[in-house]
Amino acid sequence: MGVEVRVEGLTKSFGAQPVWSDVSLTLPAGEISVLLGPSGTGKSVFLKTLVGLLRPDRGAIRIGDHDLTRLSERELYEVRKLFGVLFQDGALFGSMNIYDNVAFPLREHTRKPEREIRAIVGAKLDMVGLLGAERKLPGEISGGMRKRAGLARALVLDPEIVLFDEPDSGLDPVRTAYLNQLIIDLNQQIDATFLIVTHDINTARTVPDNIGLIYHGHLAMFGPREMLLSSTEPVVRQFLNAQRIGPIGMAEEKDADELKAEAEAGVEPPPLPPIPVQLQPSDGRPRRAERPPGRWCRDNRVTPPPGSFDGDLGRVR
Ligand SMILES: Nc1ncnc2c1ncn2[C@@H]1O[C@H](COP(=O)(O)OP(=O)(O)OP(=O)(O)O)[C@@H](O)[C@H]1O
Repeated sequence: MGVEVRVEGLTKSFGAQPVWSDVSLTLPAGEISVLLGPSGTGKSVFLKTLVGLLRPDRGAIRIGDHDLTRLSERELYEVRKLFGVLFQDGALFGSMNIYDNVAFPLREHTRKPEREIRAIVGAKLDMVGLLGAERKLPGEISGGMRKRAGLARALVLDPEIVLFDEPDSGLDPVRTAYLNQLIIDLNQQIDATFLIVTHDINTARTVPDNIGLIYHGHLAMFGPREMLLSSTEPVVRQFLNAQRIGPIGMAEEKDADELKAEAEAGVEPPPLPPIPVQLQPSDGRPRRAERPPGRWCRDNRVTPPPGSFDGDLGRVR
């Protein structure tokens, strides 16, 4: 069962260059959250800060009784075992075959006998659909398979929290759909707390329980998927609907003249598209964190865009 991660007032800069400041959010235990934001807004820096690879300037990261920002290197080493991280390119060792790559954390962090390691590696490779590829080198398999191998490796220590850094980067839409289904199925099976950094709007709209958006050095919004997908807040609306109309420009923020010109031309953002049904586990058994479609909107008296939750939009089988 996953653990809750509470981020409070987190601030990070590199020298004089601020990345983001005063970020506060809670990743609910066992739920899937997605973090979005324009390129260069510091999403990867956020993941690295969460796992203790980068130290924040200020703020707290609370897991149970620990504040990760206050731990010594030795204590951090222990707490890091709570995390499994899928890095962008899978971060596999090129000279090791898939089996040894996946076994690596077990050999490094545990004293398990090789027989037990074999059973665990086999189970994780099975989970990600890579049984049979054990003897291949990373260079001999496709990008999608490398991601799945990286995912198997992220899972071998049975993490309570799994961080995914752009799991869909470089994958075609079909592979992305399969990977998204795998993420949902894994969350159902291992019940860990997931945080996914992605640029893929379809992933953000259909996979998570919660969505966060970093923009212009701060967290613009974080909350349940239905809250953000029904939001008319200009930055959230523009980003989640991949539109040009709104405050976000090509480089970053549009300047006042550009926004004035848009307003004077009477350019209105198009209506919000329907909220799709959330992707379901492929065996039909619900995830623990799953909520019925439309629940958040009903509880909060928000009228979702017309056509929301109709049909089977979120399902990939
Ligand atoms: N170790 C570092 N030292 C100095 N600057 C860094 C370091 N790591 C990241 N940065 C800077 O921090 C900013 C945020 O980078 P980051 O990679 O987190 O953005 P991102 O939102 O993940 O971008 P993308 O969506 O393009 O992957 C960038 O300006 C980057 O150059």
